[in-house]
Amino acid sequence: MSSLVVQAVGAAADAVDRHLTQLVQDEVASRLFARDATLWGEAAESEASIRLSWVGLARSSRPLVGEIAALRDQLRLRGVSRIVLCGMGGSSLAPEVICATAGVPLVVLDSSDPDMVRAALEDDLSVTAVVVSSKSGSTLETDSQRRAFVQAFTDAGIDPTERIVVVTDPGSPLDEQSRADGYRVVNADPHVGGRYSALTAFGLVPSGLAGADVAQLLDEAEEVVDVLSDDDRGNPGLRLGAAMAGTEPLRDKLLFTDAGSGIVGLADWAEQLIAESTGKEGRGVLPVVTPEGQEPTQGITDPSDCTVVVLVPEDGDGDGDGDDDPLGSPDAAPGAAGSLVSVAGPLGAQLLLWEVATAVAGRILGINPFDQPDVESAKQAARDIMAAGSSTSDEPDLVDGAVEVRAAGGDWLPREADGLAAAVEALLAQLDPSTGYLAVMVYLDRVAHADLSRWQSALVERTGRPVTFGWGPRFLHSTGQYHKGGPAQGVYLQVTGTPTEDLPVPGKDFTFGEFIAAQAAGDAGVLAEHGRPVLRLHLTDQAAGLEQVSGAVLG
Ligand SMILES: O=P(O)(O)OC[C@H]1O[C@](O)(CO)[C@@H](O)[C@@H]1O
Repeated sequence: MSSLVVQAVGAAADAVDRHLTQLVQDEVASRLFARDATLWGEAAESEASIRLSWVGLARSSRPLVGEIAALRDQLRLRGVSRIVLCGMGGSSLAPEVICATAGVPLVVLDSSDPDMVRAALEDDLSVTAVVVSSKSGSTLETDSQRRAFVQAFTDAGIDPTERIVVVTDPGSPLDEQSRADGYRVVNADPHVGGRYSALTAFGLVPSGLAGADVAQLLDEAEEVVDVLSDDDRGNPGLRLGAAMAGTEPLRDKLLFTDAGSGIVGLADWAEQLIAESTGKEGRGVLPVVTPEGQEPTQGITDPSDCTVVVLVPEDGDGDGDGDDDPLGSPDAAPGAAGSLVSVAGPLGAQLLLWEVATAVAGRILGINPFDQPDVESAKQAARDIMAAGSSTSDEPDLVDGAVEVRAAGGDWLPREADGLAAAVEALLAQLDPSTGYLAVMVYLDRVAHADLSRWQSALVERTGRPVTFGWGPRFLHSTGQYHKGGPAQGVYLQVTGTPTEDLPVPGKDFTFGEFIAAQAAGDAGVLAEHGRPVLRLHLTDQAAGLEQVSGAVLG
């Protein structure tokens, strides 16, 4: 019996019934594992033909296990006990969940916020090793973080080539430069896209160096290859993909909640996989990560566009007797949303399961799950802003205390709006009551300001609609694609701040503060070009401004 259990109820169960026969008849599962690039139509074929090696990683990644163990021993002999990972999106989200679940410490630096970068640099460098991960080898955040660490090690009298390990695709600019400079480089499988790379060197190297058992992870994945590649109605990957994308009418918000799965942060990893894979051409499903302790539909007035995704323990209620209902209750109802799917299984198995389900969802939605066409537009806008040398030169629509208020994406801010509270109110009034969602996008130090995520539930209560909470620039590599490429349903609340103390990017003519400001302005610009309402709140004094914004948000 498979360690994976996927159960659907209500509209999600109807979706499974509706699509399973066809998926089995079309031999989608076996063709996927045979790397058939024609599964997503002609337009997707060329990209898919170079992106399907993830189906075989449970076996092909085995040689990495020994290599990682040897490297770990070497670093330990040099006194290393702290691992920092520099990388964005697919290059950091999997190690984050793997290490958190294994209970081993890993510092994930996926930000260009100067305060957050400085905090990572200032901790004990004498015991630190850094993994710099970038598939393309050209992601500006990762390159800037790498430069900062090279400089910091050098300043501390530590040879950076002894402490920095690079993970990248063969032949990337980072690969070539790092080898030339004498760094240790581990190449990843180039035929796997970033968000499908959990079981490549991107997921395994930082996790293994931090102390997670990566061999077990591969074992768990390998154990479910047979069931996931089987053209059978019981295939959990087909069932989950159908539940995610096959509801009619499409319930395009997936409200993730964890009911004691024991896997820490899986939804944050799945969020990128699903949002970046499906949110394009005006279609897609939006993952919404429910804050801990909150019911997923609580506060949502009309959840008829939502499916609840419950991550449950392998054993249902976790009491170890092996015979529980995985939905957590013997007579599990579909929940307030009328559509629910529950998922159980060990982490390694679930990584592969969600990848299969997302690929299946892509086929059902009729999109290419392997590209991210709208991410580049925000990157380009940020580059243009930096080249022009300024990011927030546009005049604010109004200033309220320590908060500059700018409205973009239409003429929705009334002229009589005289303060922050009125501007927030005006933005929220743009939400469609039955299909809309609010995205909160905070470009601040996500460790120091972790408590701001409480805004999410307050805003659900206030608006009656699903709310996503993303830290910039991290979310740009995740839900960022969906916000720009998915259905035009979102309204956006962006928060930026003047850094307490800026930090130069070594060897570049810009600072981290200028960089993150350009990223925020670039993303807002692209959203506005798509006609989406964006309220930009810039804190000229972070502490005072945050107090004001909290007041306006919490009402
Ligand atoms: O590993 P890279 O090439 O630095 O990219 C990081 C992330 O940026 C994206 O390419 C685009 O956001 C993601 O798909 C990817 O995971």
